[in-house]
Amino acid sequence: MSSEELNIKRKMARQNGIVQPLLTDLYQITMAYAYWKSGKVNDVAVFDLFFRTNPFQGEFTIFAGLEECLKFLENFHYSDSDIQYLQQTLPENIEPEFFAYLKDLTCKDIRVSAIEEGSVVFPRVPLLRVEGPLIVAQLLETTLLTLVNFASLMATNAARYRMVAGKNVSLLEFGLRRAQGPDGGLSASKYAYIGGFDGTSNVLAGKMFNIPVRGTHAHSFVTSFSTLDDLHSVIIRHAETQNPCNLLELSIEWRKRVSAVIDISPEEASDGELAALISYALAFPSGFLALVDTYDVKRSGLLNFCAVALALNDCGYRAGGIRIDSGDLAYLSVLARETFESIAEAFKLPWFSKLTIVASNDINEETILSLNEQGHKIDTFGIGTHLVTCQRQPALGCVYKLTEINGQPRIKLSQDVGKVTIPGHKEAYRLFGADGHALIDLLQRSSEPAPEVGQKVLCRHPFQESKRAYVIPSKVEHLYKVYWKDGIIHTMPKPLHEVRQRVQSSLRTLRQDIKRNLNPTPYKVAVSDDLYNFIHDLWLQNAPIGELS
Ligand SMILES: Nc1ncnc2c1ncn2[C@@H]1O[C@H](COP(=O)(O)OP(=O)(O)OP(=O)(O)O)[C@@H](O)[C@H]1O
Ligand SMILES: O=P(O)(O)OC[C@H]1O[C@H](OP(=O)(O)OP(=O)(O)O)[C@H](O)[C@@H]1O
Ligand SMILES: O=C(O)c1cccnc1
Ligand SMILES: [Mg+2]
Repeated sequence: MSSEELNIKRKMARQNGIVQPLLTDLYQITMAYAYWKSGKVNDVAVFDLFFRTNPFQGEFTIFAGLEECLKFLENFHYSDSDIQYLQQTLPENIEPEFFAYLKDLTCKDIRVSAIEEGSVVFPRVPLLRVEGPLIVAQLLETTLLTLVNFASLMATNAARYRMVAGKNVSLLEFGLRRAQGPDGGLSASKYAYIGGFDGTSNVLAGKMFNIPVRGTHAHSFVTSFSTLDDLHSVIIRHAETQNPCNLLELSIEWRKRVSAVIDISPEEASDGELAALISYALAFPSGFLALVDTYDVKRSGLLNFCAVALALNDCGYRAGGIRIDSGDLAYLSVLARETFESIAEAFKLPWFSKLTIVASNDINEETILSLNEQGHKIDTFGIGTHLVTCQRQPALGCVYKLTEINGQPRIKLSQDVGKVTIPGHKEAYRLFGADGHALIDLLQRSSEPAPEVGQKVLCRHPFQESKRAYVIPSKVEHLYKVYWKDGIIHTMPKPLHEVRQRVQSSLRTLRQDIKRNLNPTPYKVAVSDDLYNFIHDLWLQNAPIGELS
C-alpha cells in the first residue's frame, strides 16, 4: 500500500468525532486572539510536552497516544459551524479578520518530533516537541495533552498488570461499564491492549482498532433459568457424525457420575444453573465457557459445568472452561483445577485437566501479587474497574511548556525546583551501559554534537550541582523522530500490535530494580554540562533579585 493510500485509510479509521479543534480550553482561543492582535502571527515557537512524575508510585511510564495526535494534526481545521460558534461565544469586540484567519488555519507549518509510541519514558524528557507558528502550536496544547495523558497512563497501568501477572497468564479488559464514559472506555480498551492485555470485551474497540474481542456470560443468564423445564430444545448434532444427541439427558447422567468422583451430592446442585449451562452450551458448543459462582462454586457450579462439558464431549465438542467472579479466587481456582484433574483421570480425558480458569471481581495489581504468593491456578484474569479508571492514580500530569520563541530560550521559574522548565530546543538520548541495559536519559541542546559510543559523557542532574556522573555508553539511542512535517505524516506510526510489542521490548531494556513493585530504583535523567550551564545562566537572568529590609 502506498503511503498516500495508507493515509486515506487512516483518515477513515479516525478515532472519533469528538477529537477536533474545539476540544480545547477556551483560553487557547482567547490567547490566540491576543497573540494575533499583538502582531505575533509570524512568531515561531517551540513547546515541549512532558510529565514530571511517574504514575502508580513506579519509576517508569509507557508513552502512548502519538497516533491519535497525528490524526488530530492531519484533520485540524475550524469548520464553518465552529467559526459561527466562536463568533457567538467570544466577546463582540473581536475583529472579524481574526475569524477569517482561524478559518484558514491548518498544521502545515507545524513540525512534531516525538519518542516512538510504546517506549518507556521518564520525567522531564519531552515526549513531543512541537515547533512552528506560536499561535497554532499554542492552539494544539490541550488536545495533545488530553490525547497523551490518559493514553500513557492507561498503557502504563496495563503494562504493570502484565508485569505482575507474568507472561503465561492471559489478561482481558472488561472495563467498559465502569469506565469514565464512552470515550474513556474506548481509549481504555485501546491502550490496555497496547500495554499488554490480550483482548477486550468492548466490541466497538474490537472493530475500530482490530483488537481481539473475548467474553464469557453474566449471572443474569444463569438466574434467568429456574428449572430444567425452562429448556425448550435440548438436541445438538454430533460434531462429526451429525447424529442427534440429547444434551440434557447426557448432562444429568454425567452429573451423577461426576458427583461420585468429587464427592458432592447432585441434589445440592442448582437445576436452574444446569439448565442455563446446557442452554449456553447448545448455543456455543465449541469452547463452552461457563460462569460457575452464581450459587456455590463447590456445590453447584463446578459440578454442573463438568456435567455439561462431559456431555458435550460425548457429542464431539471440547469445552473451554469456567469463570469465577466471587469468593476466594486462590482457593476456588485450586479447587477447580483439582476437580478437573480428578475427572481427567477418572474418565481418561487428559485435556480436561487443562480447562481454562478465568477469574474476575475487582482485581488489581495487589490482588494479583497476593494471589501469586498464595499459589493459584488461574489462566486468565478479567479486569475492569481498577484497570480502566486507573483507580490507583487517576491522572498523569503531562504539561506543555514554551521553551523557545523566535530562537530565544524561555524558562518558567517556580518556587518548586521540580517545576522549573528546561529551556531551549533540545535533543534526548538514551545511553546504554555495558550490560545492555538503559542507563540514563540525557538531554542536550540541539546545537551540541550527539554522544558517541565509547566516548565519555558528563551527565549532570539538571538542578543539583553536586550530582553528576561520567558515562561511557555502549549504545546511544536518539529518542526523537520527526513524525509530522509540511502538513503530512512524515514517519508512519506503527500498527497497534507492533506498538504493543514495542512496549515489551522497551521494558526489557530496563533493569529489574527499576520495574519492581515496591520501592523501585529511580531511573536517571540528566542534562549535558552545556545544557546545565545554559539553564542556570538563564535562571539567574530571569530570577529577580530581592531586597531585604
Ligand atoms: N485469595 C485472595 N487473595 C486476595 N484477594 C482476593 C482473593 N480472592 C479474592 N480476592 C479479592 O477480594 C475481594 C473480594 O471482594 P468482595 O468481598 O466484595 O467479593 P465477594 O463477596 O467475594 O463477591 P461478590 O460480592 O462480587 O459476590 C475482591 O477484590 C477480590 O479480587
Ligand atoms: O470487577 P471488575 O474488575 O470491575 O470487572 C468487571 C466486572 O464486571 C462484571 O460485574 P457486574 O457488572 O456483573 O457486577 P458485580 O460483579 O460487581 O456484581 C464482572 O462480573 C466483573 O466482576
Ligand atoms: O465477558 C465477560 O465475562 C465480562 C464482560 C464484561 C464485564 N464482566 C465480564
Ligand atoms: Mg463482579
